[in-house]
Amino acid sequence: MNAPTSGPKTLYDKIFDDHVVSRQEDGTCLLYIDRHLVHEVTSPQAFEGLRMAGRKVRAPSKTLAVVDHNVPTTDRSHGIDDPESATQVETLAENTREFGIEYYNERDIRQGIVHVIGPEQGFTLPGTTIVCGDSHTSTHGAFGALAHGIGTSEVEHVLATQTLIQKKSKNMRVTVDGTLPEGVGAKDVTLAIIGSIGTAGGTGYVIEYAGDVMRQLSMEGRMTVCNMSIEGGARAGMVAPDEKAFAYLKDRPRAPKGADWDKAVAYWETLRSDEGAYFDAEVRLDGANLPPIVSWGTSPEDVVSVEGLVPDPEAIEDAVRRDAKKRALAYMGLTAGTKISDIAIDRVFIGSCTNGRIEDMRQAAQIVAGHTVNANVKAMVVPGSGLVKAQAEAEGLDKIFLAAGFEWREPGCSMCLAMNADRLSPEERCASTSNRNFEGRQGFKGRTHLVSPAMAAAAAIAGRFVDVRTWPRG
Ligand SMILES: CC(C)[C@H](C(=O)O)[C@@H](O)C(=O)O
Ligand code: SF4
Repeated sequence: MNAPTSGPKTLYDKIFDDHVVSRQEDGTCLLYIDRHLVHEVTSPQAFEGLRMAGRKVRAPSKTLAVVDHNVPTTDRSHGIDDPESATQVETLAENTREFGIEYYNERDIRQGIVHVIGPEQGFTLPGTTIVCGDSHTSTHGAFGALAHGIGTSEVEHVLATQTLIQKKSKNMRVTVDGTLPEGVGAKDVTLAIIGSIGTAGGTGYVIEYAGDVMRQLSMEGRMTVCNMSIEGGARAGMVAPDEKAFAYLKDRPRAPKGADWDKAVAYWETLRSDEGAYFDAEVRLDGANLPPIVSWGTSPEDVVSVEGLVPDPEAIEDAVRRDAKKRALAYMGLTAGTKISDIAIDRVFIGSCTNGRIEDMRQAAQIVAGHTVNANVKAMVVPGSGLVKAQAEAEGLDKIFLAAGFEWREPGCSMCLAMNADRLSPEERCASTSNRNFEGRQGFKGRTHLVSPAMAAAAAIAGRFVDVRTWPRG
């Protein structure tokens, strides 16, 4: 299974095999890493390790650092008030200075969530291996890169050697056929996939997303889908790069230029699964019949149509599973049989590396325009990067949000996880465009419902979940 593949190859086989430096009998490989993204949470011990061993960073130009998890999303032009955040941020600043790595600090317009800035800068390229000490590194697979999260000791290994020890995963293809209905988007696709395969469904696999829907999706949409591959248990997710990927990357600061660009595109065009390539597992989904999706529980697989009801755990045969889902309902403060559209919400969060890009801002603004945030709801929009923020402001989207009563914040991970000042209070219920709804994820005892940007925007106005396919009628 781990020998270099002969005969037709999948996209994953091609990129993996192209990066093998050495291979052992048992299939363990040393993989060359083309791109390493670094943030403040998983890097301090790695840099400390290098320092203790007296080692340098092997390829500083292939490493890019940014601060995102801890930064406050309120004005920080005069520094960071919270001492803990300030220390985290200062540590990354010092480490990158000492080791000669490019770093986007909290005052840099290029700063943002690590998975938003990589593609934005053209640091993320097709056919590359990309790692980061962060599980949602799978996002970059939207460009036909082999991208996945690594642990802190691996961060140190990559910093020191630009290689990673890896065994090959199996190949899974998820094909999404048809054309999505108006109002249904990439977030609904990914939630539906996880709902169908389960959070362990992708364990041991790298997923290639294919089919008409994936072709039709914008790069932002493909990133949303690849981002959540990890929530389906997969090692990585990827989409074969096409004209859309090339157009997105052209003229980005770190993308190849001139003759190098032409050479790169010629190579990138070969990055697709060969006819007859073998997939260990195949999943198909009909995009044409997909409704807007809302999560009801504490796992991203706990999903249902906006037209549906909170499910009844008593109907589950397996006792362990039944108990887990009962606990989820209790945590969420929900009763089986409640209509999803009858669930009232307190907070709305539009942002994160899943849905903090310009297209997400546009989709939300389109719903919000001319409406007012419900009196019972506190809503915020947090652009995924300084450049997304600037673009949105150039288009007047900030004005739409502010006029409706949304807060318009500085870029960062924000309320996606409770590592900064943005968090839910106990029992507050949030419609969130992020990717995880685990217990306490957005704050102690906070209740998260995962939805698309359009659904989150509509929920902010209505104060409950509404079907965006019929908006503003709901
Ligand atoms: C803090 C970081 C290690 C973590 C991750 O790896 O995903 C975070 O980004 C998350 O989304 O939970
Ligand atoms: S936005 Fe959320 S999921 Fe993405 S990197 Fe930040 S904390 Fe992790």
